[in-house]
Amino acid sequence: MSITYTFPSTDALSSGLNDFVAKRSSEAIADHGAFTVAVSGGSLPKLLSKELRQNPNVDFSKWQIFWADERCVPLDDADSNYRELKIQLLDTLDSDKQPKSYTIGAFGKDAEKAAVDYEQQLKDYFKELPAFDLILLGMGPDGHCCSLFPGHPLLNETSRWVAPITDSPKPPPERITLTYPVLDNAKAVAFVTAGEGKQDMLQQILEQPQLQLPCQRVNPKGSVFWFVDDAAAGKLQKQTISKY
Ligand SMILES: O=C(O)[C@H](O)[C@@H](O)[C@H](O)[C@H](O)COP(=O)(O)O
Repeated sequence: MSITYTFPSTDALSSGLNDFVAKRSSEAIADHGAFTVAVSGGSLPKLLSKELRQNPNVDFSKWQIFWADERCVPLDDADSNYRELKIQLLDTLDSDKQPKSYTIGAFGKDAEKAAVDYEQQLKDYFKELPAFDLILLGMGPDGHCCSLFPGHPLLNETSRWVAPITDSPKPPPERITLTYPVLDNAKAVAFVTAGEGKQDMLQQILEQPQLQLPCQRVNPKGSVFWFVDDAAAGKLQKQTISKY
């Protein structure tokens, strides 16, 4: 069961997401002293950070930031998801408020080594199958999430927590990605998508479950939320959407 919240603009979406993430963060920190979150790339870091970075009620120093996927490029490369979140969020926080953010290490373009290294970082922190407090995902125009693409063998990966991909249809081709065992063990997953260009795919994802697209195959133990703007929600039936 998923809940879809629509917002009149991307600014309103960022505001709603700020409120939602801040609440999940406070609850997690109160419960176990940390907020573990996995972040996607693309438009998500900017939509996530626009208001959140100024939220005085968020204790970022208790955040453990991992990646839903990352491109196998240097950390200062324009394609790096880490670099994007660093610009949008990390660099805007005071030095005493810095979260712990994990990176894919020094393996650059070696996707297999980067996947092994990153999975070890997850094991070192979680000790067992990760149960993220929140995983933040985008929705690709083909219905992909993380770097899990339609028809790709990685959709059937059930043992590795992190897998390499070297033929991503979305450039760059070399990436690492969380797999469904981790996504489905999350306490909550929130998809964030905006723009008229996503209308058709969002309608398919939310109202045509038989398609079994990658976004539809994310079935966490916890809840699935969709944060979308009205432009992306243009083809959804009224009963599909809720007001935040
Ligand atoms: O590293 C990546 O490329 C992302 O994690 C990817 O899964 C992204 O979330 C979708 O492609 C949606 O991207 P947009 O929101 O920019 O359309």
